[in-house]
Amino acid sequence: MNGPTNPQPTDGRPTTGNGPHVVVVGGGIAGLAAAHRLVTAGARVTLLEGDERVGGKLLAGEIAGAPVDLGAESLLARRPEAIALAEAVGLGDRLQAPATTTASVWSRGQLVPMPKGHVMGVPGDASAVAGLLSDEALRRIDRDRELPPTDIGDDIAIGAYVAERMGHEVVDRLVEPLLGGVYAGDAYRISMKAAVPALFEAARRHPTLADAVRAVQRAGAATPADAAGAATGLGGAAFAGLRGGIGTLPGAVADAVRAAGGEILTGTRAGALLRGGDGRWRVATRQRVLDADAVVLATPADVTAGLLAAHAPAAADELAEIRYASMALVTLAFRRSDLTDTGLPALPGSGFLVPPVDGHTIKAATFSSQKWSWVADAAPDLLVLRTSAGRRGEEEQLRRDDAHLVDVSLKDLSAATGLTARPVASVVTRWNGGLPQYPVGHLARVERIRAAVTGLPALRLAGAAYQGVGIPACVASGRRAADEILAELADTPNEIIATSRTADPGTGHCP
Ligand SMILES: CC1=C(CCC(=O)O)c2cc3nc(cc4[nH]c(cc5[nH]c(cc1n2)c(C)c5CCC(=O)O)c(CCC(=O)O)c4C)C(CCC(=O)O)=C3C
Repeated sequence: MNGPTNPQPTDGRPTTGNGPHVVVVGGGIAGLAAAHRLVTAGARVTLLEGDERVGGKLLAGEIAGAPVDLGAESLLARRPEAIALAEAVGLGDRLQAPATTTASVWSRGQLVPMPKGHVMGVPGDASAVAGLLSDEALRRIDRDRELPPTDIGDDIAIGAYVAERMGHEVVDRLVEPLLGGVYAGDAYRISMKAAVPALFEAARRHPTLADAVRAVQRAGAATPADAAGAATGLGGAAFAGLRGGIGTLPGAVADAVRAAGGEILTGTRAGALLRGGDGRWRVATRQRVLDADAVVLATPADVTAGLLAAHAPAAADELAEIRYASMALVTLAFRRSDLTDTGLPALPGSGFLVPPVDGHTIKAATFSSQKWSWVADAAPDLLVLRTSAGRRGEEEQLRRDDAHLVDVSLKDLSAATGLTARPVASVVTRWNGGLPQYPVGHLARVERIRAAVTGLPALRLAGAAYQGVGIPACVASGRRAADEILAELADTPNEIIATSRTADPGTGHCP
């Protein structure tokens, strides 16, 4: 290193690095992942977060004095990106596989074991879902073999397609509840191409849906799908949590970014994105204007639309069309001694999903104390559970107050499991506009958005609105945005950038 060669950047703030200055807007896990990658590669980074805390939908909290996640509580370990980020920021030894991998579907009043042999709820043959569906529905699944191939075109609603091939019951009782967890959405509108891309591709090549499912299953078995999990001592688990909560990941990434010289400004909304006469970006906040060689917008689609309106109106219009669903999480703590008094409830596995056709309010329940040993270890005298409510288009329940959401959760939990004890504490966390919806045609829209911003220099988009709502997908989107910006800046014969990049020791001079 040549030392602090560029002590006075145009925005006048102190800096420790001398690379190009990149402003990341949005401190959810995608923006944080972008900032981490950029700062590690030698860029100077300023991350702006409008809220008073970073983390977005990852939030660690407490119930009855015990640590819990109040946002996302699990991440997919089959994909490497989130695991790698956790390890890079020193949390590798806190990764934990779920203590149980069985779950249930609360269907027709019974907790039925969640079938195993399916791809996002679509079975490879009827026997895989025998316990869950009616005999008539099982026979209907086999009609898939006799039907002529379906033309799925460029995209198709997963619910409509699966119902056509295998009947609506498999959609209503398995596909819908699974997608209801992932997207809080409606299977009859959700894009198969965006939500289950491997199945979409297989369905184009195979004559029947069951053939496509089995092809996806074979491909999964042939590749070391759980390599990321296996390599971290997670024992090949498909999902992972973090001791202390997935919600501790954003703070750890933020700390790592700061330790590497990056700046993280919370409570600082990016009000406007401007271009200076020199072609550089300027990001205006209420407090100051930041000059930037490059910008990552890791914000929700409506915020991104507002920031881009003057620069890429076509992108802004498309972004404004992306819809979000809201959900609420109700976390409940029960004293274990109260449970024995009222008769032990049946709480098999990690939790259950709820098919919307049965008309209940909750859409899932997670038995946190059973799913995560870190939760059980931190509060051995408590049973911690959580329920979720809210689906796109069915948000009236969410307008009710917290006490109502707690009451309906207790009522549904009691009906499903026999749990009748009163909780000693409850916490309601509302995620308004939390989950972007991927309707049919979503990926084509994303392509149009990307095409509309490619004309803009050194600007990239990241976050859940585009190509995956899960944590690994968000981390990947941030990392990809950062890598593309680093590559673009490296190629740009720009004075400012060329002189402020980490100096090559061979050049022997400081700008
Ligand atoms: C964003 C997201 C992904 C995508 C991840 C990514 O792509 O990165 C995903 C994937 C999946 N989720 C799955 C299963 C379940 N999801 C549940 C519950 C929930 N998921 C949610 C979100 C997501 N879910 C949410 C907001 C809930 C509500 C309750 C809560 O937040 O507390 C529950 C019930 C509770 C429990 O048993 O824990 C089950 C059984 C399986 C299938 C596993 C198999 O095939 O065996 C898969 C692939």
